[in-house]
Amino acid sequence: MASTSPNGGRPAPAHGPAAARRARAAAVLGWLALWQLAAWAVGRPLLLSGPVDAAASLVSLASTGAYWGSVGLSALHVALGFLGSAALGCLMGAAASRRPGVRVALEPPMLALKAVPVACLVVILLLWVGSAGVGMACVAMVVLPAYYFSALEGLGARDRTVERALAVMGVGRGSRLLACSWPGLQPYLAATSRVTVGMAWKAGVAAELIALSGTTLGAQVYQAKLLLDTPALMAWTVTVVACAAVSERLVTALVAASVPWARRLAVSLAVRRGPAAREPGTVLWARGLEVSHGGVPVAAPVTLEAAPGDPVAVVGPSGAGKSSLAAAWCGWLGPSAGECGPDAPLGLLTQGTDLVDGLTAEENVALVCGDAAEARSVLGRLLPEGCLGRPVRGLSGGQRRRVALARALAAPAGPLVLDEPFSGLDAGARDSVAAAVRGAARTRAVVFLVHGPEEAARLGARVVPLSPAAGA
Ligand SMILES: Nc1ncnc2c1ncn2[C@@H]1O[C@H](COP(=O)(O)OP(=O)(O)OP(=O)(O)O)[C@@H](O)[C@H]1O
Repeated sequence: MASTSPNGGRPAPAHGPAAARRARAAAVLGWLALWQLAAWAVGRPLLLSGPVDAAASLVSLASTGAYWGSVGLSALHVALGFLGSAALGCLMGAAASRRPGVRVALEPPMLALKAVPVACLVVILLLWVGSAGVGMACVAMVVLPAYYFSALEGLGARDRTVERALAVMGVGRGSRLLACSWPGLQPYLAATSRVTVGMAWKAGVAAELIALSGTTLGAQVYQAKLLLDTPALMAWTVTVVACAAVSERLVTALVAASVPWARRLAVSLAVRRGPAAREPGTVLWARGLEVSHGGVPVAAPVTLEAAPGDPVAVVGPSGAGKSSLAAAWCGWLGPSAGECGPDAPLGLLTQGTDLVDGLTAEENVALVCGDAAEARSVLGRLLPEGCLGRPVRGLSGGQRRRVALARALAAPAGPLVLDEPFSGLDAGARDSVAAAVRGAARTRAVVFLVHGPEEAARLGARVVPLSPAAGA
């Protein structure tokens, strides 16, 4: 008889979120049981009160307004110190990653802050800001270097491929930051937050305790110690741990949620700003242009001029140096001889598909062209309607490539540099791509980089062969 269970009668997997929750709850119960056994074994509640006594004390404390007042005041100190300092640390890390001088100047104080003991920090801060502000100031000092180093490392290690393609196409720094830098930084900030939130609570409450500031959690812990009220001491400690756990969840959820939000904001900003006016008649040119890797020229010098209505195809076999020439037009690879231009934004298709993964096809194009209707119209000529609203990470390689081509065609820049526009496409897609780029080449300067003359002919472009470098 056929099984009616959703998984066809197979036993439910022993892992998964529900099983993980059960395992976590069992671990907590196990440790609580161990704590209670230890308390019974010690037999002196003054030295070690068990979880049952601590829970009873916690229930009685939590029924008072003073308890919630202390929790609220300490939470305010930690939140203000943490958020202000985390934001400042990120900004300082960003400045240091852009300017080596800033990095050198900031290194000594950041290393000192990282290593200074909390007790010494509290005593110094007590002198500077008084007992009321010491918790917040101490949290800020502990959090600052963590986010500074996290931002510095994250920004240094991120993949810049998409960002630099967007920069070539004229996308502003703010939109690039929101669409690319922030998502690239997110894993670093998430890991830092997981460690730092707990540290912030520890440092903040320790500072309040030493400074005896107001009716804060730290001051309450001190009071319980004075009264030798061990169950209350445990109850306040449990409160701090719970606050740290809840805050950590909140902060990591915020950091994760900020990524899609930042990407969408980048698109909204681009659309609100609207499309930039296209410079008519700009030509793409190269005069004796030679590019080299490690001092070795990749091809013979190239001289060409592509004007609107007169597209040029640079033709050469694999490894001839076509992508290196494209990199020179983009400004990523300085010429070893000659020059090229214009020094202005370009519509660019590289060999990779440098798309913003978390955005849909339509949003990727709108981010560059600043016009949602234009984005839909250009994409509609190259892709089925159903692909337009899908995140590009869910599209096939050929579909992604056509999104990248649509983005180049929709870019407000006049000239177009298209590296292997037919790569990875089937016959039908090739026809629609050829039609779209031939249409664009009527009014814009276009350089195609292709393998063979038949591709050049299909695009209606004049052929400029790429010769090997002298002595190669
Ligand atoms: N970053 C780099 N460092 C060193 N050498 C490089 C680098 N990039 C490319 N090259 C070398 O430069 C030469 C030209 O490479 P390029 O990618 O420009 O050729 P291509 O004509 O675009 O090739 P394909 O058609 O296969 O994409 C190759 O010999 C390659 O090994």
